[in-house]
Amino acid sequence: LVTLTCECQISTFESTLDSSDLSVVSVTANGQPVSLPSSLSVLMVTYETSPSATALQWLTPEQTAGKKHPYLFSQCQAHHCRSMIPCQDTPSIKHTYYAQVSVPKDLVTVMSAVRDGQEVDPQDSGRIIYRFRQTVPMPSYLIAIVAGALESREIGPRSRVWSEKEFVDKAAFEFSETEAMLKTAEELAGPYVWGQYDVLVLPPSFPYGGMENPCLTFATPTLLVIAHEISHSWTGNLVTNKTWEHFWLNEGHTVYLERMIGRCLESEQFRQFKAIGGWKDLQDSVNTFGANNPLTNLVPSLQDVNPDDAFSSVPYEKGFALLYHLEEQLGGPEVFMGFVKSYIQRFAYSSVTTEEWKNYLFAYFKDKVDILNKVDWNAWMFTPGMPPVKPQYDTTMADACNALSQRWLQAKDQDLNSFKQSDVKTLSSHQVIEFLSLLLQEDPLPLTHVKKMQEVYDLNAYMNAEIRFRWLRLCVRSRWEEVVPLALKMATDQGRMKFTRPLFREVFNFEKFRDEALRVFLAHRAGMHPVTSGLVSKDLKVDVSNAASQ
Ligand SMILES: CC/C=C\C/C=C\C[C@@H](O)/C=C/C=C/C=C\[C@@H](O)CCCC(=O)O
Ligand SMILES: [Zn+2]
Repeated sequence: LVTLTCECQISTFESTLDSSDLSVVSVTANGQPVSLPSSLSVLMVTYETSPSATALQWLTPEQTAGKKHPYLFSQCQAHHCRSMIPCQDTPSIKHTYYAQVSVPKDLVTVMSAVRDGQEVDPQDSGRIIYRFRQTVPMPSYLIAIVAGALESREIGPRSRVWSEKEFVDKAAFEFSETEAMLKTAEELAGPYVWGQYDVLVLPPSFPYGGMENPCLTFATPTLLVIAHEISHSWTGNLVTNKTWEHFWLNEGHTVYLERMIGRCLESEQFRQFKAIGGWKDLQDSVNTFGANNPLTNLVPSLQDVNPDDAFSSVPYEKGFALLYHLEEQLGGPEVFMGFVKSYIQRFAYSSVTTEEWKNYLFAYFKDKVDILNKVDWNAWMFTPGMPPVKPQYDTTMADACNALSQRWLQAKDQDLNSFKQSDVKTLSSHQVIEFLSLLLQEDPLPLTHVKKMQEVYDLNAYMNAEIRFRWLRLCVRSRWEEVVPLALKMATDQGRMKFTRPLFREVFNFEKFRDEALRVFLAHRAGMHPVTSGLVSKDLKVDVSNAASQ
């Protein structure tokens, strides 16, 4: 049992509190029972969450690495906070918060706030109360909590890494560049205002690669770098999309800033290379939704649309592509990063719309309005499909990937002996990912080719999640039957939707194994994150209304 007491201001502009699945026990104002609306200064809502709360995943000890203690984590973006706390669950409202959490004493709890002490629970010596204080106003979707058998290690002057003890030393090593990235981001975007920057490495069922919860980035073991989550400390967490239709403001600017960090810490060619990969991720999302699907608009209408159903690479990569296009038109990276830094300073601590962003862009570049008026804004923002302009990215780091993928795509069976292990020896992990992404954009390779690729490159042995994910998709598309169990294993051993959903879809689309995909999903559904199980149900056309009977 986790008891959370959370205090946050209520904006009088919206006099209702959102809730989902909450069992409200009582509501009092200034200590007296109340019927809303009333002139109140302190509203206390005593409630319980439901086992089906979509913001929360409760793990049994068996689902954790340590196997001894239960585990709880939250994921509130976009609108799941209301299933954890009665709140004004909209990114247009920002508030500070103070929380006290009581947990059994063999568990540790951390939140998206600065830790403010702990003490034995005066009402139960077997429990500990942890206190948290978030003094920077933020939207409800960034309220986050984790409770488990957690340990931490210091990884920088303002950073610790948290996880179960089985992962904590490895995580400390993997996130050792955190302070260097924070300093680089501050040079680019301005001061880091949140105080602490900790990283939590969660169990593999967490549905996203990372989540930018302030003071405590959530990350899965499959996440390679946290430059994206660090960048959200400015774009998304400090300057926030006013509604989810403007999600691209959060994600497009964050990808832009993330890749600027890559330019500083690696090279401009590395930034260009990541942009090339991002364009393919965008193409993948457009292919999955359909090129005429209005959810591939940069600014879609979400009327009667669940944001979880609308989520894709579009706000990330079409958003980045627009900002990169503007960078090219307006004077290059230093000039445009100057605008981004100014935009952050202008709208810090507030929530913005695309129109407000565009008005500021025109004001900032008042001497280049003739250039801005030549941009096809309607095509970029309110038209489905791929962007109207494809930037000419530098292909220096991509050329080797292109050349090798073309050799495989053009090879006849009699050419297969020309491939050697040395083909990939000089490729970085990033380049192997790009090589496989290129192949996934084409028609499936013949089965003879993927079997030869395994023989010479041994890609089954790669445990890098981004590589393994793409390799398994390639094999299933080429109808390699013996790979299907490996694909379903990766789809269920971890729960990052970026991997789990496409892997289940690939097997589901392999007609001979459709029933196997359904059987494996139904066998694992109860232990999956509620959002993941809901979306995979839709992908596999499982009728959730009769879930109990299946
Ligand atoms: C146009 C889309 C409109 C609204 C979508 C807003 C929220 C969608 C909701 O599903 C929450 C998404 C949370 C994402 C969290 C972290 C991502 O950056 C992870 C990206 C994918 C990955 O790396 O796993
Ligand atoms: Zn993001």
